[in-house]
Amino acid sequence: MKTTRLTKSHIQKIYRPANPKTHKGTQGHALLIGGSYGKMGSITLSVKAALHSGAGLVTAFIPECGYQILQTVVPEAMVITDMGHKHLSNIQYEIEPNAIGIGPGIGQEQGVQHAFHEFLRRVRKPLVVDADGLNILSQKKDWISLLPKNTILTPHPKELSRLIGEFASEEDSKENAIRFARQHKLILVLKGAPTFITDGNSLFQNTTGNAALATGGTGDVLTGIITALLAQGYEALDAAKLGVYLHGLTADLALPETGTEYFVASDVIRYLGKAFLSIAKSPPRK
Ligand SMILES: NC(=O)C1=CN([C@@H]2O[C@H](COP(=O)(O)OP(=O)(O)OC[C@H]3O[C@@H](n4cnc5c(N)ncnc54)[C@H](OP(=O)(O)O)[C@@H]3O)[C@@H](O)[C@H]2O)[C@@H](O)CC1
Ligand SMILES: Nc1ncnc2c1ncn2[C@@H]1O[C@H](COP(=O)(O)OP(=O)(O)O)[C@@H](O)[C@H]1O
Ligand SMILES: [Mg+2]
Repeated sequence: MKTTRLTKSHIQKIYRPANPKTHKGTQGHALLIGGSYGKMGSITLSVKAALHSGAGLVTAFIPECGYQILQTVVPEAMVITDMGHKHLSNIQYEIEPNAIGIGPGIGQEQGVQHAFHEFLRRVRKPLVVDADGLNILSQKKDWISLLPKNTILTPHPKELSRLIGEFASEEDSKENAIRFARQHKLILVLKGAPTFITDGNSLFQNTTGNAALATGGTGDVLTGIITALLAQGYEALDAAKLGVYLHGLTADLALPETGTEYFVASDVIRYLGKAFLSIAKSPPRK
């Protein structure tokens, strides 16, 4: 399949600057579901990234033990807690988000698997599935058919091999991932260096990013960015392309200032503003 490189001009055709008359109610409501005892950092990073990617409202759905952490670290986010103390057990909420991201830090316990299954049976919104959400799907392959059309999956190479199996070469793995996306009508973000994106009919290669991103939590940040873009109304394939490009661009912009070693996942969020500004064709309108 022909590979299209995601250049700046390709991305600039996708990016839509905010309308000056917009308000938080029209900027999209992103719901991020994740976390567990000892892994609240993952979903906290996703939530923070969604807020810094233009979502008007962001809600976190987390296990009870994360309540104070989230409300303290990210006061801009709203929080709904699960009845489960250390892990998710029953994903129920009254809000109507425009997009949902699920998976960072949730673990794969029996109770979490059950809650995830019930969630998938009901969900009808634009969706991103990452991390342990992908690992659970790898164990329960028949749940893949419950994913809404154009759901975005964001596996790293190990998560991908759990999902579609091991192959002799990266090329074979990519070909099979493309087939998987086509068969299940999903968008796959094949994270790596570089990251590829496919909807099963076309394949895109990202052109941003560097080794500074090889640090825990940068994938959790990507989930928050893409979910926020979906919540703002970007089509799934466009949200994946724009999110992956901006995510990599933060590391490219940071590199001369931070170097590789110093850079952590929070720095992706810190440089998101500069990344958005550098793809804008003109300064933000008043
Ligand atoms: N602060 C927090 O709360 C954080 C919480 N987190 C949460 O932890 C949970 C587990 O997620 P996880 O990704 O750490 O574990 P897992 O799926 O076993 O994969 C690890 C193995 O995969 C491989 N591998 C990865 N990338 C690769 C690459 N580019 N290229 C090649 N191989 C690659 C590599 O395997 P190896 O090469 O060592 O065999 C590596 O050892 C999940 O819920 C997540 O959200 C994290 O987000 C961190 C911050
Ligand atoms: N050497 C690298 N060059 C470019 N991007 C990288 C490199 N290493 C990691 N990344 C990116 O960092 C992110 C890591 O995601 P992931 O493995 O899910 O991290 P975590 O689960 O710790 O949040 C992916 O977007 C991946 O493409
Ligand atoms: Mg990850």
